[in-house]
Formats: sequence, structure tokens, C-alpha cells
Amino acid sequence: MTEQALTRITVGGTAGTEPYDVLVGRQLLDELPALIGQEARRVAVLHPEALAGTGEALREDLAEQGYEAVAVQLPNAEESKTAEVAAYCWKALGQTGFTRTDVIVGVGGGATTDIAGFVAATWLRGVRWIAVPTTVLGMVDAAVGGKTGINTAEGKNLVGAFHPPAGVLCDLAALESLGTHDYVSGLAEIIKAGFIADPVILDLVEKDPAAARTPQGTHTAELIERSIRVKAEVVTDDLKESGRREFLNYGHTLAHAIEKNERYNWRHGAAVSVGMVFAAELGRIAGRLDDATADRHRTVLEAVGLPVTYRGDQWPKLLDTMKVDKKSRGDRLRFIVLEGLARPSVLESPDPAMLLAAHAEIAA
Ligand SMILES: NC(=O)c1ccc[n+]([C@@H]2O[C@H](COP(=O)([O-])OP(=O)(O)OC[C@H]3O[C@@H](n4cnc5c(N)ncnc54)[C@H](O)[C@@H]3O)[C@@H](O)[C@H]2O)c1
Ligand SMILES: O=C(O)C(=O)C[C@@H](O)[C@H](O)[C@H](O)COP(=O)(O)O
Ligand SMILES: [Zn+2]
Repeated sequence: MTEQALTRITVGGTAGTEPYDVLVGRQLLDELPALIGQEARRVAVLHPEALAGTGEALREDLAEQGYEAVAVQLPNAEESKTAEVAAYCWKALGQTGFTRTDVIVGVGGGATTDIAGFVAATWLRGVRWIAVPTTVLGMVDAAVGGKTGINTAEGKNLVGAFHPPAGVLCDLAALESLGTHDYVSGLAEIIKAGFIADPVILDLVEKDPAAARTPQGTHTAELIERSIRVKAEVVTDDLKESGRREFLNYGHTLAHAIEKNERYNWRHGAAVSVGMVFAAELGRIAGRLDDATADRHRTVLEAVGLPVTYRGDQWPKLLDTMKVDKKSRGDRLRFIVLEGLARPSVLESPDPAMLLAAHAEIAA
């Protein structure tokens, strides 16, 4: 029998935060009871409709191990990140008699782990939770770092809390059932990690973009692990985004506005892809980024099949939404741009003409 490779990446442990591990490998669900711990009596497994079978199997497993386990089914994708769904989860926990020693498990993509973490952060002012990401994007980004939240009518992720999980289990086998569109969407956050911190990621994707689009690709595990390391390093240093954590928001100012404008029918990663091309152009126009690195954005994102343009007639609406981005301060818009590969910085209050010029470069 061949031994399965298991990678362990530790996150946190600084400034009084509890460290936790992100495990990457296969057949990792055996690790779950140890993470849940012996103090817990009840476990709530929050999962999206698409993973009804996984959620129920997990519930049965946990019940067999003696926990009072409930499965709570949520809508798929962004539809789950609402105040109404949070209230539905609070009701389920209340009816189960969920106490401060009980544990929430979020199994699914980034939308599921965002709402599961948010419910964990708010129930009884904070209970333990474990993330079991089942998408590329969830593994490399959403499940790591403790940003939890929901959307409101005014915009994306406007309500939330920093509430790190007790552990993250990235079972690569889960990616086999993911559709190509969702798989590729996750590549946007991998490529983001490449531009802001680890250019080897870009080299690996560029070497074989078709392979990068599949769970069987030669570099799949390496791409995922490198991206997790980028995120782990940043959030360990700055959990609450008082400094360099903002760099993880590269491309997101415009991306979140596009998602809202599309009523969340665009995947997050697709919007981040366009947002990064916009941010690269903004960096170039501001005189910070060289032409070759700016152009490389479009090339690598297009090579894996991600979008790099957006409807040109929507700019006034996008600009309006960007004003409520969490990086804004008063009337000042702030963007993450690059000063070179792996050299992110903040661009404060860019001239409206600069924004318009950058927008012209992505306008379809
Ligand atoms: N908290 C953070 O730091 C952070 C970071 C990045 C992104 N996010 C958030 O993550 C969300 C996007 O996450 P996502 O791209 O994973 O999308 P998603 O969670 O919306 O999942 C996409 C779809 O795939 C389904 N699905 C999930 N796993 C599957 C599997 N293994 N097989 C088949 N179907 C599966 C889901 O039910 C959903 O319909 C956004 O809301 C974004 O804001 C959060
Ligand atoms: O973890 C972070 O910090 C990020 O910015 C990672 C992003 O990829 C992610 O989409 C995050 O949810 C965006 O956060 P927000 O604070 O801009 O809502
Ligand atoms: Zn993101």
C-alpha cells in the first residue's frame, strides 16, 4: 500500500491567537474527531445542497462516534451568504441546544465556509469551528485566515467577523466532483497569490495552463500548497487586516462591485480575475508597475480560461459600489496595486481620470 502524502501548514499562534493546522492530502476526514475534541457533545455539519450526500455521510460518521450530530443544509453558493440563512442556522443550533463547547463543521466551497464561520463567530459570541473546503478557492483562500461573513443588499461581505477555525481539512479528492467553471474560478486566487507573493506559482501555471485547470494536473498539489502558504504567512502576521493583510485583497475592489452588479451570478474568482487586470492597469498608469508584469496578468489569466474584460457601460455603478469597499476610508478609495512581481502596495485616492483609464483597459 502506498502512503498518502500529507502536508501540514500551521497558521496563527502570534499575538495571542491560537495556532491551527491546514492539512492537505486525501482521506482526511479521519482527522475530524481529533479536531472536534472530547469536550464537544453536539456537532452541526453545515453543507450546501450540492453536497447533501457528503453532509449526511459526515453526520452519520460523527453520530457513530457518539456525537449528537445534525446536518444543516444551506443553499448553494452565494445564496447562502445572507442574514436569512444565518438566522436559519441560529435557529437550528438553538433547537439542538448547542452550547459553547459544541462544534460547527463547514463542508463546502468558500461561500459555505464563510457563512459557517460567521454562524460560529456569532452563536453564543463564538464557538469552535472546523473548515472542510471542497473547492480550489476554498482550500487556497476562503477556509484559511478566519475572515467570515455574509453579504447585504449594499454589497459583498459587509457583515462579518474575524473568527479563525480550529483546523482546516483540504481533501484533494473532493475536487474530482467540481465542475470546470468552479475549478477554474479558484485558479484566480492561486494566480493572485503568485502576483502578490510567490511568482513560482505563475511559472507553474504558465508551463502548462491546461493541466492547471484539472485536479489531475502535475502541479495541482504544489499550486494549492504554495497558495495556502502565502495566505498562512500573511494572516499569521496580520489577522485583523491592520496592515499587509490588505494585500490579499488584490483585484477585489472592482471584483466585489462586479459580483454585486451581476447579482452574484458571476463566481468570485471570475470577478477577481477581471479585478486583477484592472488593478494591474491602475498600477501601470500610476507609474508603479512595468508593462511586462501588467501584460502578464492578462496572458496568464486568459491562458487558464478566466475572463479579463467586463461590460463597459457599467462603470458609474461599479464606481459607486467600490466606495463601500472595506479598504475605503471616508471618501478615499484605496486600491492594492503592484510595484513589481511580489511587491504589493496601497494606492490611495487615485485620480478619477486614472480609474477611468484603467477601466477602459478592461471594458468590453
Ligand atoms: N473568507 C475568505 O477569506 C474568502 C477568501 C476568498 C473567497 N471567499 C468567498 O468564497 C466564496 C467563493 O467560494 P467558491 O469559489 O468555493 O464558490 P462556492 O462556495 O460558491 O461554491 C461553488 C459551487 O460549487 C458547489 N460545490 C462546492 N464543493 C463542491 C464539490 N466538491 N463538488 C461539486 N460541487 C461543489 C457549491 O455548492 C456551489 O454551488 C465567495 O463568497 C467569496 O467571497 C472568502
Ligand atoms: O483573506 C483576506 O483578507 C482576503 O482579502 C482574501 C480574499 O480573497 C477574500 O475574497 C476575502 O473574503 C475578501 O475580503 P473582504 O474583506 O474584501 O470582504
Ligand atoms: Zn477573494
